[in-house]
Amino acid sequence: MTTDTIVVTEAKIHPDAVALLAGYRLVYTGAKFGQDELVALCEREQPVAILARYGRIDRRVLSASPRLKVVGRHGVGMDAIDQEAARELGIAAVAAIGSNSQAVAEHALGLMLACARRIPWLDRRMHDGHWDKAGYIGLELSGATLGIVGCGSIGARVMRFALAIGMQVRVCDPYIEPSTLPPGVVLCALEELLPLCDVLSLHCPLDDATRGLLDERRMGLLRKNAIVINTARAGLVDETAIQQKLKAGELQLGMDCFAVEPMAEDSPWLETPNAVLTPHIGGTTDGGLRGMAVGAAENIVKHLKRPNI
Ligand SMILES: NC(=O)c1ccc[n+]([C@@H]2O[C@H](COP(=O)([O-])OP(=O)(O)OC[C@H]3O[C@@H](n4cnc5c(N)ncnc54)[C@H](O)[C@@H]3O)[C@@H](O)[C@H]2O)c1
Ligand SMILES: O=C(O)[C@H](O)COP(=O)(O)O
Repeated sequence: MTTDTIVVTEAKIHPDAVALLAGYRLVYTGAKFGQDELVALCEREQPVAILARYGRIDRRVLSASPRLKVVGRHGVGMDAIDQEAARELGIAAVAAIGSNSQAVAEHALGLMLACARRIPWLDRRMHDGHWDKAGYIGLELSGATLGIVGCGSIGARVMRFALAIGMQVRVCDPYIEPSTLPPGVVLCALEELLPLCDVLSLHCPLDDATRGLLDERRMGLLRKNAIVINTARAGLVDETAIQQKLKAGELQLGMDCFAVEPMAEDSPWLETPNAVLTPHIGGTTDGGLRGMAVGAAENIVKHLKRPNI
């Protein structure tokens, strides 16, 4: 039995991942902690690995334990991990690729339908005693055009769902081969795509190239009343600009990721109409939670068992 420690930035993880990490001492941070607390914990516990769900794994955290070999991400997005610092320090930073893609793709489809038929708004009105049948017109997704930005594990699933319900699909992804797309799906550049979309769904990572990808000017290229779905990362979209467009009734939004998480008590989102909001739970299904935790645990074990070279 080794006494090597793994810091887990969560209160608990899926039992199948705990079983994979048997033999290591797991130290849990809980879901809420400060950056200084995380650094101090790593200095004290000297982990060989961090299983990272919440918080930022910045240069200070990465430097706090000279024994640290690997950061295994509980999930896919790597934007909260300083990958440049990890490279410099010789620490592997690994995503649990594909671990939650079914869950997120289903959530994106759910948000799309919720916006197209205004289901959350109608539900609130019904509970307040209103019957808003007169004048109601929903958007039928069959025949509507969906633009997908980032056609990887999640985006490709959303594409298949959309094709199954009869949507026209266009994809913007500079890294995929057009020949890998199904017949009828067109690959195009972002600014060519935006004016054609009834629905735009974002599925690319947040990095230096994609930060602010949907800024105010590009939002202006979208059709009036287009639906934007963002289950990827908040930083892809200018939150202030989209809040203004929502208030002006120019766009609709389904949003799962926010610049400030958890949302502040005085967040402008609380007052934003035409937006269906969920608290970053796109990947949080039974299968998604298991996939993320097991994927992270497997990546950690694989790296720790590698001989030093
Ligand atoms: N809401 C959630 O809970 C949740 C869960 C999982 C993932 N995510 C987010 O979704 C993102 C995508 O996840 P995935 O599993 O599909 O990842 P993936 O790596 O399989 O796919 C990402 C795709 O984006 C493409 N891409 C990269 N840069 C691009 C750019 N500039 N423009 C257009 N496309 C670009 C890549 O070529 C790739 O095909 C993650 O990076 C993460 O931030 C959110
Ligand atoms: O990047 C991801 O895979 C998701 O954002 C998952 O985030 P979570 O572990 O907080 O559910």
